[in-house]
Amino acid sequence: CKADVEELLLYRDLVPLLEEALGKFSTRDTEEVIQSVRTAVPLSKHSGFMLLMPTYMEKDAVLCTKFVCMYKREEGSTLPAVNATVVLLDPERGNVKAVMDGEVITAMRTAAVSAISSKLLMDPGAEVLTILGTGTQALSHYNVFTEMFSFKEVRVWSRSIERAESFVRSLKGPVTVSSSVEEVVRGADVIVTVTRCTEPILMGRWVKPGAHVAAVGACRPDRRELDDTLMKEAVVYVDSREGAMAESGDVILSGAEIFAELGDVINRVKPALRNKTTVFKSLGMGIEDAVPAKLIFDKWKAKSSSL
Ligand SMILES: NC(=O)C1=CN([C@@H]2O[C@H](COP(=O)(O)OP(=O)(O)OC[C@H]3O[C@@H](n4cnc5c(N)ncnc54)[C@H](O)[C@@H]3O)[C@@H](O)[C@H]2O)C=CC1
Ligand SMILES: O=C([O-])C1=[NH+]CCC1
Repeated sequence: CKADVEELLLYRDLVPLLEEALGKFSTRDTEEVIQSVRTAVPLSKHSGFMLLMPTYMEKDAVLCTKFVCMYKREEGSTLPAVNATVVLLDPERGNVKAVMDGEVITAMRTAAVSAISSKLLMDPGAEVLTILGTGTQALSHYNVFTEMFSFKEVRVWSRSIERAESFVRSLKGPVTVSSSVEEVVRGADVIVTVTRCTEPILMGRWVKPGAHVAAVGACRPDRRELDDTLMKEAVVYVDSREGAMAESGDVILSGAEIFAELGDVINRVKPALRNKTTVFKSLGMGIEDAVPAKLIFDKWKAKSSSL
């Protein structure tokens, strides 16, 4: 259940394992990772869609799939935008070993991957972090970024200043809020976009040269968070080239060139151009769920056998 996942999944364990897995994925060695572009099932009647994300890691003996549904929520709805379930199987026999709540896994692994992109691509002297959005992903990104890095200033944007203020009250440290995107992104060294918007909200002309943008929302081919100027002027990194070409509106509709996968940087086959403006376009991948699922299962088993 959600509480077990929250207890067992820690960023300090998850981040190094995800970094290793992203590197394995980018080798395209099928003995390391088999993970095709996920299946998307549109649920037009309900303004939503379901994604199926199977993954097999032969050498790590991990067989896993996630089902995740994304729904458009009415303003003020308390229902989560993301409903996810992770199923871990025994690769020897194909039987189900565990069914896990996927909400916390999705929130934490997505934020952890954005933090890895920032570790690799931001200016090492980065001082100002801006988060656009105040939902589930905004919180997990705030948590891992403040755990891993020492920003001097954190800024948060929401369309509604009341929502931004209420979000900030739930956080530990000092945070500046605004309902102007331009105001919060001007001068920021790292910008995280975690919204459900469908049109660009982040304009390249506001972004400081050399900044790093972790773009997490807009995960369908017709959705955008970033404008063409930013997509074309920045060096674009992705989690998966095939995934980005199939699913990212920011990549497809801008015609921007993909420079590398994060795994290519981890494997040192492509450089981390920290002095340039960089965008990491995140879409989410099955391995990012398979890794925490195995970690949680192994910890849960160890805990149960010690009782
Ligand atoms: N890249 C990845 O691996 C993943 C990406 N996502 C995406 O991240 C985004 C955020 O997900 P959650 O935090 O779970 O959602 P959420 O519903 O908890 O938060 C969404 C935020 O976007 C804001 N928002 C909604 N419509 C907007 C609009 N038209 N313009 C500007 N802001 C708007 C909301 O006020 C809220 O602050 C979604 O687009 C989701 O699809 C989610 C999970 C994984
Ligand atoms: O990877 C993921 O779980 C998701 N990506 C977009 C919505 C959910």
